[in-house]
Amino acid sequence: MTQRRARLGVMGGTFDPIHHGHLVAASEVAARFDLDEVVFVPTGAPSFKQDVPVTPAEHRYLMTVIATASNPRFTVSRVDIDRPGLTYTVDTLRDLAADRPDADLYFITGADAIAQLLSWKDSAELFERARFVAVTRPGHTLSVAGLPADRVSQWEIPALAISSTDVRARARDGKPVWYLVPDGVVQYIAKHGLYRGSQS
Ligand SMILES: Nc1ncnc2c1ncn2[C@@H]1O[C@H](COP(=O)(O)OP(=O)(O)OP(=O)(O)O)[C@@H](O)[C@H]1O
Ligand SMILES: O=C(O)c1ccc[n+]([C@@H]2O[C@H](COP(=O)([O-])O)[C@@H](O)[C@H]2O)c1
Repeated sequence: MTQRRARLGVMGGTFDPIHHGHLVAASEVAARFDLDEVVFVPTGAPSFKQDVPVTPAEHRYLMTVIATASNPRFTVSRVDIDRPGLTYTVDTLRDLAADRPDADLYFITGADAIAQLLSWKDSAELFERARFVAVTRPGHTLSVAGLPADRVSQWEIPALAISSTDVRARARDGKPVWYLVPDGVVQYIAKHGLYRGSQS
């Protein structure tokens, strides 16, 4: 009997901060595609956010660890935050493939990101290295025109109209962020005074 190859979900994001929209997306895709594990990969220096302030990577990494700790199938990788220079997904997938040659990779991303996939660095290599799963995101229409149909899937998830931008704005304005992000992340934000002076 041939053994089924491991299936590794890859959830890349700035996670500034991680919120329940990210966690629901990962959980739903894991169930639909029978993934053995989902690795969350906080970006180091996002190439497309060079003109906006991003919280230091260690804070974003630790919040991601706290948010995923209770799920035995969720893990967190430092590959993007430990690699010098700008973060590109092709490097993420190369590093993860070297670490996990036994696994097929499923990159999980939102409807807003999928529309831009062809403009990502080395996009042809991206489709060789991973399948892409585009999850619906409130307010964004899925546009998969021009993408390889055998490597890109869509999956509808329960709409959670949460964004990191909104969480940062609420924290800055002294509004509650309970239940938008995991409890431990609420406490981490308060303990470290994150987003107080943010421009969101
Ligand atoms: N509520 C949500 N539902 C589904 N997918 C989401 C949701 N929020 C974010 N995503 C997806 O998760 C991935 C990582 O998102 P990211 O860390 O940039 O969070 P964000 O909420 O989009 O942040 P920001 O508001 O700062 O741009 C992206 O592909 C994004 O589309
Ligand atoms: O590789 C690229 O060129 C590229 C361009 C834009 C976004 N990405 C990746 O898409 C993921 C989601 O990005 P974001 O901005 O929604 O947090 C994250 O893992 C980024 O590294 C990657």
